[in-house]
Amino acid sequence: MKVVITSDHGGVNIRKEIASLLEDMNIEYDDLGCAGDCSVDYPDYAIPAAEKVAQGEYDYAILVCGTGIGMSISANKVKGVRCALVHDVFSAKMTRQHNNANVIALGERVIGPGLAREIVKAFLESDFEGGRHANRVNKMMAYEEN
Ligand SMILES: O=C(CO)[C@H](O)[C@H](O)[C@H](O)COP(=O)(O)O
Repeated sequence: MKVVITSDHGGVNIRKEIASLLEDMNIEYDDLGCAGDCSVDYPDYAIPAAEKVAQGEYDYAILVCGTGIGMSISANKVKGVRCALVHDVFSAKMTRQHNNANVIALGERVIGPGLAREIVKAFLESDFEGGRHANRVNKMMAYEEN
């Protein structure tokens, strides 16, 4: 499994926490920044990371900003990306199992580092269930083709 992580200035601390979690889990990852020493624009970070997932360079992207909202809206503009804004462990599992999400967004001004770690762990350890959920995901992806 290969993961890419990124954040704007509002998500640097949680991004660093996620990097440490991925190291603990022995998961290969790349960190696309930002440096965190100045104000940046979340689309400049969300879109390149989401494109790398859509192109198959990474299996998953984890995006962090102040609320996770700007990152998730930006990532969902990229064809092939299913990004979920997640702030609880149950939703993190469900968005893999039911939505086959390949990107999640978190908000550092919404949750703390401990919960962020649990959310990312749950997301990465859950699998898509297929079946009836595949029909629904396929309908979303077919719409995107039009
Ligand atoms: O996209 C967001 C809000 O929906 C993120 O929380 C950003 O990190 C936030 O807008 C950045 O705000 P700032 O006042 O420029 O730090």
